[in-house]
Amino acid sequence: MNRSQLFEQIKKKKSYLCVGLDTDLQKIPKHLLSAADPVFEFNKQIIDATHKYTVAYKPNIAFYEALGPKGWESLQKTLEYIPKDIFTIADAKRGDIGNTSSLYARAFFEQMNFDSITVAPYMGEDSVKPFLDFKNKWVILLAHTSNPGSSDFQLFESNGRKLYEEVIRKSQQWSTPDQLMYVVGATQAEKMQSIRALAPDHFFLVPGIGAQGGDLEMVSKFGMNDHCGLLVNSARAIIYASAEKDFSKRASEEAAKVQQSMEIYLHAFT
Ligand SMILES: O=c1ccn([C@@H]2O[C@H](COP(=O)(O)O)[C@@H](O)[C@H]2O)c(=O)[nH]1
Repeated sequence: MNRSQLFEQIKKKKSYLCVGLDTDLQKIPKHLLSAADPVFEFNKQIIDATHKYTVAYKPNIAFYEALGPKGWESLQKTLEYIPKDIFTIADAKRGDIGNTSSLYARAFFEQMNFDSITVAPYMGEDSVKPFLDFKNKWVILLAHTSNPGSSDFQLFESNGRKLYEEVIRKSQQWSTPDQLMYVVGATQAEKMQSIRALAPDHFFLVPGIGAQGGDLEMVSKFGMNDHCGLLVNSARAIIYASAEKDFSKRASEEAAKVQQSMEIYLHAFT
């Protein structure tokens, strides 16, 4: 999916919600555990319940690889079940020396056909480039993350620039806003305006609303650009809204609530 197709979906659905499919066998409703593939069964019902409010799904790969081969199978089935007009993100946070990165890229773009993957910038250009060699796919580079430890290294300052600012500045030499996005945590909302100034045209993947307490209004007010430019992720607050038989209905209600707020913030486009 290219940038204008993504923006069209945002306008059509009046939403820039990305639902995180962080499916944990310890948290899903007990009655699903007897299914042949409980992870897929849960994801299927969550997708059915939320897809009309959602422009992207982001399975965090850790939840699947922790289950071994069966987890990879559940992930593949989930990916195939996601409607084709919805953007898919492999939240894998990969990145290694070039020839290894190119195999990560093949795994997620060829074997699994994700639209995008999250990549750690720490090893530099040659670790990111192999992902960018896939022309119709996206790289989502970690810039300023949502977790408390994001201040340990990302705020390190040299030559008047913080490390995350340098990641955004330097990486713009490697690709364009048609193929590169940045992860900016919703918990960094007070910096959203200055981060947007560094990358006016790029999409930001913004995790951290819901369970992590990030502020959707602030993110939207200071993060939006002229083609929305935001994919705001929520996982636990939506998919685990209930652990009972009504889980998909409750997930649908939570996704609808977020979408309704987004519709207001998107008023300039609709
Ligand atoms: O900075 C980051 C980068 C990635 N994540 C991931 O997003 C989801 C958030 O889940 P919630 O349940 O909505 O908190 C999860 O997969 C994280 O690994 C992030 O939170 N922050």
